[in-house]
Amino acid sequence: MRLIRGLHNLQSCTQAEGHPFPQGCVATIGNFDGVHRGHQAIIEQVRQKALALGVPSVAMVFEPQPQEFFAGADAPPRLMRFREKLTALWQYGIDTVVCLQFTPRLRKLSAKEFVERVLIDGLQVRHLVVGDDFRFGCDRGGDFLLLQQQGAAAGFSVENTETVLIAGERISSTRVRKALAENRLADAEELLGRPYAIEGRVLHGRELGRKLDARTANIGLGHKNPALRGVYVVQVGRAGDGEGGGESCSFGAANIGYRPTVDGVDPLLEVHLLDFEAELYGERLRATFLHQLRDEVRFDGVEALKKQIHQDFADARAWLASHPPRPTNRDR
Ligand SMILES: Cc1cc2nc3c(=O)[nH]c(=O)nc-3n(C[C@H](O)[C@H](O)[C@H](O)COP(=O)(O)O)c2cc1C
Ligand SMILES: Nc1ncnc2c1ncn2[C@@H]1O[C@H](COP(=O)(O)OP(=O)(O)O)[C@@H](O)[C@H]1O
Repeated sequence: MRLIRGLHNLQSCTQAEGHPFPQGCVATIGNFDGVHRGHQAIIEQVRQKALALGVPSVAMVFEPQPQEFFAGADAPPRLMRFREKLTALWQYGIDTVVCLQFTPRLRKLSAKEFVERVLIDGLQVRHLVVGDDFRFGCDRGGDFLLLQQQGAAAGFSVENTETVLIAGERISSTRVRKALAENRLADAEELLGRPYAIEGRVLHGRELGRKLDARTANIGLGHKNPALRGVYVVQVGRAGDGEGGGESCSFGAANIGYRPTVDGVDPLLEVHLLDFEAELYGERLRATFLHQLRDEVRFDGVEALKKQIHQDFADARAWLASHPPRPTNRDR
């Protein structure tokens, strides 16, 4: 499991310690936001081919995601931050993630230059798995046919990705975003192949939680528009412990949004763990969204907010009592 950041690191590897893929690699390129079941099928294609050729399986991703580069704040919400994506790609069978910074310079590479510099010199690719609608290079000038032509000349093959359908429709990150925005958690879970979860480090907040008798572990969302909003029952575990948190799992009530009552500015995920009291600052937690209790609202003052939050805790307990926890991946 390896991360290589930047083309220069592939190239400097070439001179200093030898190329990271001396026998070449099998690669795929994409955003992989969510690492949903469609992505998982592609990863499996890459993994199988890499096994057959005895070379590493590689996923090339970009940061920021090209949509974020072009649309800025108007880009659709991200389903996962880079670190979560990395872990998921590794978990599903990718050996090496190559992350290129999406800069104006990269954007200006022509399709032909992209193939030569990135795929051939950079990755030394032997087999490439991409969708037949894949476009790349300056002004999206390169397509599947060009890849096949340049591949034939340079000695790599190109394969179309599998299309995974649910209810007759292709699985996509957009579809997952829509399901989450509409609070259709079960649909999102079906598309993702696991329940939706957010991981992050517990940050210090304004310490209002203790005044409300509702301490909340604050997980920053990096100024990003969250994919879902509201008050939820969550399963909480230490990040990296497996789905839902494995052994260290417990349950809580969480708010994800902008905290209008206390004039919050940046979006936050705030998790109150039921039947728990200890410091969590600096820990990496994963909150898995189980059920929406209500929308986030602006209250007339802190007392009304406090009353509702304690009602939320009672509602979360009642929901949990009637929905016994399902086995986590680890138990399966
Ligand atoms: C279960 C739960 C529900 C919440 N619902 C709302 C809400 O509807 N509106 C709101 O403005 N803030 C809501 N909050 C966020 C509180 O405003 C926030 O937790 C409180 O201000 C503490 O902030 P601190 O972590 O900076 O101390 C909720 C928090 C929790 C844990
Ligand atoms: N049951 C609990 N749920 C969440 N956090 C808790 C709990 N008990 C103690 N904590 C600790 O309290 C902190 C939150 O306290 P809070 O007063 O809301 O301050 P802050 O504004 O810094 O988040 C958490 O980060 C964690 O370290």
